[in-house]
Amino acid sequence: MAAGSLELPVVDLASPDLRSAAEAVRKACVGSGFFYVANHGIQDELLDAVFAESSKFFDQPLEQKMLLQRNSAQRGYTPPYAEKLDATSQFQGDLKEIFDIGPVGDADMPNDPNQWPPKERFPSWKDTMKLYHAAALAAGKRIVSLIALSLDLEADFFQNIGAFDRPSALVRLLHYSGEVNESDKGNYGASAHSDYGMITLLVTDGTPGLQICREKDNYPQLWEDVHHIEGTLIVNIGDLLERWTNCVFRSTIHRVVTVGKDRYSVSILTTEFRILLKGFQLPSLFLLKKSDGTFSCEKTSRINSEVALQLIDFRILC
Ligand SMILES: O=C(O)CCC(=O)C(=O)O
Ligand SMILES: [Fe+2]
Repeated sequence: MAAGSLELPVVDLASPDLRSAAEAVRKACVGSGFFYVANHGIQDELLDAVFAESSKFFDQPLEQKMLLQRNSAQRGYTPPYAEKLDATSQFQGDLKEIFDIGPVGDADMPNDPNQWPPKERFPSWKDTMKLYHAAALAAGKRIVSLIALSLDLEADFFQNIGAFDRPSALVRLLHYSGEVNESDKGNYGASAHSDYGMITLLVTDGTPGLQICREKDNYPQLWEDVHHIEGTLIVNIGDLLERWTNCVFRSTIHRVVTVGKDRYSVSILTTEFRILLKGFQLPSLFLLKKSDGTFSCEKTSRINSEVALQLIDFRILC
């Protein structure tokens, strides 16, 4: 159970040496599945504004927040205890409260499923979130290019196969209360889980709490603190990319422990950096290692027993 100390690589997005940066990404993705990104291009002022708007929203009484309760399109407010990321947790649910925001169009869309706090009291809320959504997505695309390079693919590989065509990445504002009831002793801000998308980009207010477990099948599990590094994003691999790479890249379980202090963070889950196969919520491509050592991409629709065998080989090879 004890938290160890972890050193994760810092990948510099402004590095002129993209090959070395990609190599660092590969090592991190094969190792812990987590790394930091510096020079990500998201302005400090924008991040400050996002955190200010976030705490202003969460500071409201519960009844006010519940007016924007998460809808069927998964946009809006989720109160404490409503989500339980670790189904085996003995508690009613996680302590965090959440606000989810999907892509925001340029014009005020008539069918925008997003929910917004009232303009009179939150005049700049929507514009701030809109700007952040775009900035985080732009950073995400650059990181995905590095990930492509790290797999010996062309930098624009994911773009060319259409992975960015409908990127409905979800910005998630999170608040972990500093006050924990006696009955919640041992409960988590966010219980153990892996993320389901391609990659997740995370910014925190610097308050500790995030931990990862690199070997989830080892008992007792070792949980290690992910330290805050000012000015960086924390990036982690999600289940989708783990599956695309046939488990070579790792979608590592993580959790947030309570530290007796309010904690705010913002994540963006790149859920739609994927190609959907006719309505199936399944990733539709896999990366295969060919006999000459290079990678190729296979659509699942073309997967037959021969390809499936190659997938198994790939897992063994790497
Ligand atoms: O708040 C954090 O540090 C982690 C959030 C997280 O794991 C998530 O949004 O999936
Ligand atoms: Fe997560």
